[in-house]
Amino acid sequence: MQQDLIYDISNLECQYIPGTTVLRIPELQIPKGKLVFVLGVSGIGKSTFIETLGLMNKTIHVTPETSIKFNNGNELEEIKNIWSRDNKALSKFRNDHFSFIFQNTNLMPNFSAGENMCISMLIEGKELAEVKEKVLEVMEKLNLDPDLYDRKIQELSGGQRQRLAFVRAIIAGFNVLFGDEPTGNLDRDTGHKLMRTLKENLAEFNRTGIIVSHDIDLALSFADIILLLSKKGEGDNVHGTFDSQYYLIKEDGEWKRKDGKPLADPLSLVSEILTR
Ligand SMILES: Nc1ncnc2c1ncn2[C@@H]1O[C@H](COP(=O)(O)OP(=O)(O)OP(=O)(O)O)[C@@H](O)[C@H]1O
Repeated sequence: MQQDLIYDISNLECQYIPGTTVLRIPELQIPKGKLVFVLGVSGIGKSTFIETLGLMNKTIHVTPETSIKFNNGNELEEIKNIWSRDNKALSKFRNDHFSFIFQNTNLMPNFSAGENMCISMLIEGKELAEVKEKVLEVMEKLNLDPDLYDRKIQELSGGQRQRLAFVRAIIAGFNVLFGDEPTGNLDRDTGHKLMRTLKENLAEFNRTGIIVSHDIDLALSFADIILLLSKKGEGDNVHGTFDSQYYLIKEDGEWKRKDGKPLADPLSLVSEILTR
């Protein structure tokens, strides 16, 4: 049976400076409901990739040949058409479909943790008691003391802030959650707890997670799909690219390539790409 796609991408070419391509992806399909990790060396274009898919960064230009189709309900909709909407419509589209977690948590320092986590849901018209209950439930899963709910953000550690940013992202309604190094400030055990909580959430609502990370152990432990970005070109023409041989899928606990060939040693392959 054909899998539902959340993204169907062809001829993606991203540029910050016109004529200078930093990322080129000839073809890529991302199925719905999976946890996808994007790995690659520093500067290869991982953030550019998720910022393009999440309509986050207006300084990224895509070439006219680029096609990114997003599954909006039952229809695949061309993302470029959404970019051309006014800012209000664009924000609404983002809020309706996407959730984001960055290493820089974007929490408001003078507000309490609770206010930070609940505000967007309250603006959407949800009841405080209902939102607070959800927040406390996720906080417990991440070993966050419920007393932190009333604490000011500036009184919290980096790791506590990162977990709270995750709580805020996950309690929102979304189709795709994008994370840029979402476990960067956390110890291994807490990072794993966060990923387990995310996976449960994605499975419950058939949502998709797209996570940029340098953490191979985390990716091999939790991802359903790993996309390895690699380098192409010489001199001024160096850019990140994606080749379908570096599309890795975990099925029944075993890593395979996209064509179904088993991958005996995924760790070596990923490590090799990340040291090239
Ligand atoms: N605003 C910008 N203007 C011009 N070039 C940019 C801009 N932002 C990023 N780049 C360039 O685009 C390329 C890809 O950057 P990107 O941040 O996507 O890489 P990354 O893989 O996420 O890196 P890292 O792992 O270090 O965060 C890099 O060569 C970077 O220098």
